[in-house]
Amino acid sequence: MKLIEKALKGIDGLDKDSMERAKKRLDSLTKPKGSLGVLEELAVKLAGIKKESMHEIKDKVIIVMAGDHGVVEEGVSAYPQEVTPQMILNFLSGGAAINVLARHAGARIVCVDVGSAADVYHESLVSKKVKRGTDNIARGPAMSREEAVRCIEAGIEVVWQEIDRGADLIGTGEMGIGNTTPSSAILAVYSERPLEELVGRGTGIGDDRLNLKLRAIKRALEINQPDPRDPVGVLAKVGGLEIGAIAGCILGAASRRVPVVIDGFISTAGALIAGRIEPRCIDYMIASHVSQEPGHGIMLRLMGLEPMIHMKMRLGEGTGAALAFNMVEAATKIIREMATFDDAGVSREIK
Ligand SMILES: O=C(O)c1ccc[n+]([C@@H]2O[C@H](COP(=O)([O-])O)[C@@H](O)[C@H]2O)c1
Ligand SMILES: Cc1cc2nc[nH]c2cc1C
Repeated sequence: MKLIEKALKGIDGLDKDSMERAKKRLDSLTKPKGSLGVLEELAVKLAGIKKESMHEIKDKVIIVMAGDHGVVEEGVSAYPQEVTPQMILNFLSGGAAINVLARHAGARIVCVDVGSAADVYHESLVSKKVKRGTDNIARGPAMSREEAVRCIEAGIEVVWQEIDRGADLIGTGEMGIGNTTPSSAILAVYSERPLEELVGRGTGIGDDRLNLKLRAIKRALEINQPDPRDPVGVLAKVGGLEIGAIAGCILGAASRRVPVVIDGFISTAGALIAGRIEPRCIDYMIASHVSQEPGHGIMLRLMGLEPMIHMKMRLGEGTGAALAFNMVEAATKIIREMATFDDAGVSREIK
């Protein structure tokens, strides 16, 4: 059986009994009912994912998927393409923002080359190269359907390997100069809103490049005619290699009942594809932050996800996910470590 089919077969709904038990336990703890807000919602969701109301997180991992984009030749980014391999090496030597925030969260990082245009060598780099960057979506499809499937399968393979090594909380991350362009194109396939509301300044482009970016996306949609009912086709036509791998990572995590914290705009484009392939995987997603990219909030709402953090960030790499790890872990500690009214001899609510 193909890896993708195997993953899809493994995705089941949340466990309602464990969620009920978690709710009961939270209501027995020394606090007014519901007073820890989203922390309590998280604890209940995690119980449903793990089929266990009091589980502990032991091994947090950020998976950074890297890929390049042929559409950069349209002038859509503020930075040159060589930044992608340069940043991969920066991740591997520990100097990028994600390294700092992952260390801060006590998480490890796995960096995967799914499609950088350049050859990158490092002993710690996971090489799953499907293609040396996508083709220019303003002129034709990003990749073939077969390549799109391979990206998704690369994501499944990597996340399953990490789960086998002990990972019990996954965060998505990415690096790819130009990747806000395919992310906006994917969003445009699924949103009725005008393109101007779905396209932002990415790495910080000015008005001239923003116009080139809008034109490139318009052309990409006209030429490729992506069909929203065919998410793998959408990925192949207007997507990205790392975006497909993120989708695979999410499907793979859901199939093993491991929660996956979604980072920013590009990660959420991957999540959108995953959620269209198998809607049940949305239950396994935790939205970390809302990016400054104007389309990000729209994307999250399309999946009914609410971000926890509003920090005006727009870096990607998994930085928002790493920050949110702290909150996810806090939720598991609340339910495990707080005293109950009975334990602490605290009087209950007046009936
Ligand atoms: O995650 C986000 O919300 C986000 C928003 C804007 C930019 N980025 C990062 O910036 C790069 C893409 O920006 P651009 O302008 O080259 O399309 C890519 O490496 C992303 O990781 C990330
Ligand atoms: C330096 C740099 C770091 C990044 N990290 C994610 N996207 C990025 C884009 C640039 C330009």
